[in-house]
Amino acid sequence: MEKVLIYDTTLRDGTQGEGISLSVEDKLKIALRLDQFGVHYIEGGWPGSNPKDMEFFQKVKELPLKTAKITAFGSTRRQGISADQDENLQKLLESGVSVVAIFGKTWDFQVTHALNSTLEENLSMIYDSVKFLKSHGLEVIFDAEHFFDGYKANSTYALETLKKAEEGGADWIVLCDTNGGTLPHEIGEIVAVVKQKLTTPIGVHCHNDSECAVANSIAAVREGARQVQGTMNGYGERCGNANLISIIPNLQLKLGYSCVREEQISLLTSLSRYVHEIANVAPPNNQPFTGMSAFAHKGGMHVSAILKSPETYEHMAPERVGNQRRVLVSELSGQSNLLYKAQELNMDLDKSNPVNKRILQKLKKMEHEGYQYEGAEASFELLVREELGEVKEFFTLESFKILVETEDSAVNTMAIVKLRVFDEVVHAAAEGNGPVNAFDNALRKALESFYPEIREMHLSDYKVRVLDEGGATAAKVRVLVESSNGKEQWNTVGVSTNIIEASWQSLFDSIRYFLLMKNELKVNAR
Ligand SMILES: CC(=O)SCCNC(=O)CCNC(=O)[C@H](O)C(C)(C)COP(=O)(O)OP(=O)(O)OC[C@H]1O[C@@H](n2cnc3c(N)ncnc32)[C@H](O)[C@@H]1OP(=O)(O)O
Ligand SMILES: CC(=O)C(=O)O
Repeated sequence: MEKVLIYDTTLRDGTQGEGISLSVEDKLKIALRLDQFGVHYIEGGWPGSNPKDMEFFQKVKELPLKTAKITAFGSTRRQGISADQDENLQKLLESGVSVVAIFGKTWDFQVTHALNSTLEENLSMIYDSVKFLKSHGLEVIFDAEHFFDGYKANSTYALETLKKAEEGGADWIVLCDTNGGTLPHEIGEIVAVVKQKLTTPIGVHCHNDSECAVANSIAAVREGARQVQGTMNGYGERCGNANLISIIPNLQLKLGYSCVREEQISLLTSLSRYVHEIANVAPPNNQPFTGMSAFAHKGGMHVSAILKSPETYEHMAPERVGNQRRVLVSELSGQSNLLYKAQELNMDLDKSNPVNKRILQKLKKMEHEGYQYEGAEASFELLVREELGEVKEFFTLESFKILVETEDSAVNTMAIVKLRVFDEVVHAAAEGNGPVNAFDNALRKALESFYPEIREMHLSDYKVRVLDEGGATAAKVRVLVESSNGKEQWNTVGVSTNIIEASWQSLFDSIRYFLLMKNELKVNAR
């Protein structure tokens, strides 16, 4: 298996993405996980840019890293001065790393219009900077900024810049699609030419402005690049960098290159989600390979087929990247979705059961009214168990009243509920910091003496979605409630034109789901 080295720049180029900001502690945590995963290089930041990055380089020395080389980033020397006078290059030395990456201009237009320099001086800047860093015993990676655009504009000059880096002693020359506008066939053609001209190993660094960064990185590897730079989850400037979370399984599992140890690939999903968590980014469900929906099947036809053979609608087995197959239930479901779910829930349903049709009809009718069960699996389970006659009546709501009043500048809320439990009528009143909270508190108060276990559960999330926005304040709303008992979580749904009524439905489902599971069945996480 041919080796392709993985160079992660989440901690540098990733943080150039809008909304991504990592503390030193965050960076250290991510570096540790990247090392455990087996990436070869971790670009920690730009020491000449800010004190935080310099602090990272001091602290990272204390981490017990096993695989990765920590790399510091910077630019070629400023024009008109010698390399040893350049503050940025000095900071690279001060960072104490053994590998540095410096970027230099390779596009003539950038030299004249961004650097305001001459083509000759830029060549010297590249040569002098690489040579200077090499003379200090460092491994030097030359990031050829804007290389593909530069090559298209003036291939002779662009190649000359690479030659200067090679003459200076660069260990790697990394071709960058800085503006992210190049397409895969162009990348392939250009890398093939460069490969003929250089003896230095080549890498690639792509941005995602044309949504081609992953494809471009793969195209470069196929033409001989042996280092791929990218970021976790594709974070990065503008539209992001090449997403290593997609590149690694494509290269290793589909094209037979070796990027990380074989057994590490199944850690990909947990790594991706860990980095999202630290970066405080909600993981996109549709993220290839590692997203929640990457192997989620919704259409009835698809589910029918994957039950026969998963390859019918999966490009690979989800377990290979540490993800899992999911089946969703919705108005697009057929019997197969239902049977799959029933099996997951340990329910005794088979294809010949006439109740299946009734359940599906009810599901589709409810979804037509605005309910959505793919995010409310506890409500779905109740719907099925009700049709199977497995849900007993724990309590019924006779009436409720919500009072909201203002006193001075404070808004006070109280809920009064009347429930029937085992033929007893119970009244309870409770305050809350809003109508739903007060309602929830009153319900618990009324039920506690009958079902003391209810103290174990609490509301952990509450979401409202307006279904027909044209209806303005009279619109139908869908309420999704997430509940937890500290160990498990479950989700329920309610729909009404009245937000309190929709909230009641989802609270009602939440409580009776908990009681049902607690009393009759084992609690399952949903
Ligand atoms: C493609 C990339 O992603 S490269 C990485 C980009 N990342 C960043 O810029 C984040 C970190 N940057 C910083 O903290 C700051 O920009 C610093 C500290 C590096 C520099 O700050 P300043 O000295 O105030 O300069 P400023 O950012 O305004 O401008 C950059 C200067 O570098 C010069 N420059 C740009 N590229 C290069 C290069 N490859 N080699 C040498 N000089 C360069 C520019 O011409 C400009 O010089 P000028 O002011 O004489 O026109
Ligand atoms: C070096 C770099 O980050 C780029 O060219 O995009």
